[in-house]
Amino acid sequence: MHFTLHKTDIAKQSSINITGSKSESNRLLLLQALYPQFLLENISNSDDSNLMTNALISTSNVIDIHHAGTAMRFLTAFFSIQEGREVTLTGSKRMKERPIQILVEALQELGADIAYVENAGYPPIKITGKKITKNKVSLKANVSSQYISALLLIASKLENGLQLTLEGEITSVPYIKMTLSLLEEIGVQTDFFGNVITVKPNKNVLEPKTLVVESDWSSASYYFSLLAISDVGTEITISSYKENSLQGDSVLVDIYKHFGVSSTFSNNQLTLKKEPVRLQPLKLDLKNAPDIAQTIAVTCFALGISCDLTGLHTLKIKETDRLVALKTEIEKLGGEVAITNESLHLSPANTIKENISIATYNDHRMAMAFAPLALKTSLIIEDAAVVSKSYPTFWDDLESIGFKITK
Ligand SMILES: O=C(O)C1=C[C@@H](OP(=O)(O)O)[C@@H](O)[C@H](O)C1
Ligand SMILES: C=C(OP(=O)(O)O)C(=O)O
Repeated sequence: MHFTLHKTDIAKQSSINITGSKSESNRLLLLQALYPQFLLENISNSDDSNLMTNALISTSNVIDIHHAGTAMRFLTAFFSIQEGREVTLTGSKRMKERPIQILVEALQELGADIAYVENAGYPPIKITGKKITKNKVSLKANVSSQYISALLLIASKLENGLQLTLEGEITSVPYIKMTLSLLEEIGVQTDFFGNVITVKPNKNVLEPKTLVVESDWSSASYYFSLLAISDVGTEITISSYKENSLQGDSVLVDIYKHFGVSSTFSNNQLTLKKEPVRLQPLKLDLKNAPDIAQTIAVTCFALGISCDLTGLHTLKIKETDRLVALKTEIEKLGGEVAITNESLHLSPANTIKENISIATYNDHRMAMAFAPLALKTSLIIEDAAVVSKSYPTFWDDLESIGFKITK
């Protein structure tokens, strides 16, 4: 369904409660399946986390994880060690184009039994669960950190733990650190030194614990963008957020200072406020925070400033080729964008075309990143329901702060 967002202002002061991080949730759901003594709070209500929850309790031998990248990668590792179980993991048309070979080869080297069902290197894959006793493997670290997190999540259940050697430049490092922090939090011993990560096998009973998921920082990015575009003095409070987050996208606090957005933490609430600012062009390497690239590019476009974003080499294999999608949609609105395989240059724009229909390419972040433009012009967001991949209540939340949406 296409939604029309009418040009609007947002409330001067408002508050929103955002659901738990999908990245933390999908890790903790898998860890809970391995260690049922842990209780989880503020789990994400995203499609991707619901798919993860259902896959972990499914008794079927074919599991479809639709568009959920982390679920696909993490479950590949999980089912590799479910002895005696045979599962085919499949997904959406796009999931069948998202590479998984680096993870499959690492697991096979450790002794796992995995076969490709259609195209070599891509889902669907058929996994026959086995006991894994080997504990040393190397893998390329510059394509997706999800392969590394997948291996780390099962590592403490392997007979001899795991020693991973990461080859090449390491991408999306904060996501690897998030995995290690969550393992430490439940009592698993880990070490990350240079390009080697070690996880000790768990020989003890881990203490039962309730783990509270922090809210999703990638979802918060759309409010940073709204505030950057809004009038000086506009304030929004979002919860529940911590100053010391496990999520790399919390770098938004520093990045959005550039646009005059200040951040104040108090009692797990984060208040964003638009301050006066002299706008400058932006240059940024986003290899540690790829999911906020779309948000930032659209903020810059709305503000009429140029940006040079680099470190975007993973964007081509996400829900869609996000570099091409950004260029196509910003150019429909009258902007000028140049892309390479790993970078995006946006020229300063002085007008934004009205009533343009933005295609979303099955990518939740395309829909959400372009929504803040409604502070500048009316626009249409195609297939607006895509947001449910990570943030199902996104449109309701925008309406609650003053958005006028024809559904
Ligand atoms: O581990 C995770 O939870 C994620 C890692 C990142 O992927 P890459 O490592 O493939 O960049 C990120 O883009 C994705 O949304 C979530
Ligand atoms: C890339 C993303 O998710 P995934 O890789 O888990 O599909 C995302 O949420 O932006």
